[in-house]
Amino acid sequence: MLDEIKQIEQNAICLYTEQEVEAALDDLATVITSKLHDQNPLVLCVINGGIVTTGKLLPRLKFPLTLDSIYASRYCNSTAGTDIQWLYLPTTPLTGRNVLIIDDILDEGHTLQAIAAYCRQQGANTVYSAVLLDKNIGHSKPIQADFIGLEVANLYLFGYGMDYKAYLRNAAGIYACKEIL
Ligand SMILES: O=P(O)(O)OC[C@H]1O[C@H](OP(=O)(O)OP(=O)(O)O)[C@H](O)[C@@H]1O
Ligand SMILES: Nc1nc2[nH]cnc2c(=O)[nH]1
Repeated sequence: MLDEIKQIEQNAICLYTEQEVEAALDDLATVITSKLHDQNPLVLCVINGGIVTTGKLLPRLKFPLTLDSIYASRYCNSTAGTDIQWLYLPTTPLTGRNVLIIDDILDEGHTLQAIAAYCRQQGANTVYSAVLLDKNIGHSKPIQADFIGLEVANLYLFGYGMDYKAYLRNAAGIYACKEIL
């Protein structure tokens, strides 16, 4: 397995360097702050992929907020999406809260759509979403994110929280797999 991971990493194409992603996170935080600074939001980190984006955004958001997580996985450490598995639900009551969902990537949009629907069903007052990346998939999505860091091409990506077969979430940059083994 580790040989395969090494090969993927060696052949990958860097789409955004660490420096470029950090600059995009600065901009994303500025836009989120201007919109939500007086909303006392409940931030929902979409684990696993959203952990890095959430962890890097939080210290940039210098206003009152609380944090919880939600684990809805559609890819389950593989490179193709199927049905959503609900693996962890927030323990914080969502009733009346202004929720900000944070995830790494909006791809087909099914995960974000399902999480936003869940939040509304739980009585959230408003539901916002922020993604580090919005993938250009060439057709419409069931949901748009309110806050977007960077646009990316329609390729399978890893880094900044995104995995290749559960590995490479720790890669410091946004990389596209040249081939999927
Ligand atoms: O827009 P979609 O096509 O629904 O895909 C986006 C979702 O896919 C990834 O999660 P994944 O299911 O791989 O789980 P993970 O967070 O554990 O990596 C990513 O973190 C998003 O949550
Ligand atoms: N790791 C990873 N997860 C995804 N989930 C949806 N699209 C992607 C992607 O390109 N890479």
